Amino acid sequence: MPDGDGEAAKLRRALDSWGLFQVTNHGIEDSLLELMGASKEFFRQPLQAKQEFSNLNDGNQFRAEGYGNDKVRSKEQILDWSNRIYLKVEPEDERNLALPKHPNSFRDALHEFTMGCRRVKSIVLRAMARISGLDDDEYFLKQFGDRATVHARFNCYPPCPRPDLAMGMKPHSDGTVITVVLVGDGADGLQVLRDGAWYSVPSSPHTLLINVMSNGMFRSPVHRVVTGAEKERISLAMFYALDPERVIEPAAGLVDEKRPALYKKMEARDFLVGLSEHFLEALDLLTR
Ligand SMILES: O=C(O)CCC(=O)C(=O)O
Ligand SMILES: [Fe+2]
Repeated sequence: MPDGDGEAAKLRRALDSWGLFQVTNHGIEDSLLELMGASKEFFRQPLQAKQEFSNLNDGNQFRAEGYGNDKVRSKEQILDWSNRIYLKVEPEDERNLALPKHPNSFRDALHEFTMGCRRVKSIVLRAMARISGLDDDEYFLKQFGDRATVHARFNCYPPCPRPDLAMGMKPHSDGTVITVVLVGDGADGLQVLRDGAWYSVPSSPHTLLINVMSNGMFRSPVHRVVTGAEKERISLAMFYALDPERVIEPAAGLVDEKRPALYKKMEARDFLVGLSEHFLEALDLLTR
């Protein structure tokens, strides 16, 4: 955990170069293992049992939460080679109590893990405020607002007979302030885009960072997951987003004559809509 000048410099380098870094000794190993075990057990069930928790109402109306793939928007859309569960975990009073009931441990394990992860996220965001030169260590944490949302996405990528033809998760950047990703059983596959080339991220518990309030100082890395022929891969991403009604803008402490504001003021909700609508066009430009 970043503490002291040497660690702060390392954090800064990691964020400037890759936009992500690994965290070890985070103190939530037990709940992490338990939750990984519970999600593995969920995915191992027959399709019919998993579909009881489908993200398609009446078999066709898409909703964000539940078991299933992304919304299908066109016939040409290429689907990801994965199964997933997507759940809102915070605000706690909006947590969906129809959570997978099998295995029994799922609900408690998710709760324990959410609590531990919240602590890790706060430590990282305080360190980021410090290395940004902001006067207030709590600056980023305060931006979340009272009804900040946290979603959990459990991804299960089955072995793929033709990894050259399918993508586990298409290139994207997360529209969150920070995402914490955990990968089970040393399964590689996550890659990050830098200067037009894809680099593999070694698999162990790690964290992806995204920041929209730092006036371009920290940037959300574009990443994807490739498939593997041999091994199933399970990961869990915790997405920390702002209260959707919160107005976001570059931090005043990071804007001056030399660094004019790079972003407009807007509601967090509008930022997310814009990101999902324009991301693929922007990526096309980046990777052309
Ligand atoms: O599976 C992974 O390692 C990454 C998942 C991811 O990027 C996501 O769920 O947004
Ligand atoms: Fe992601």
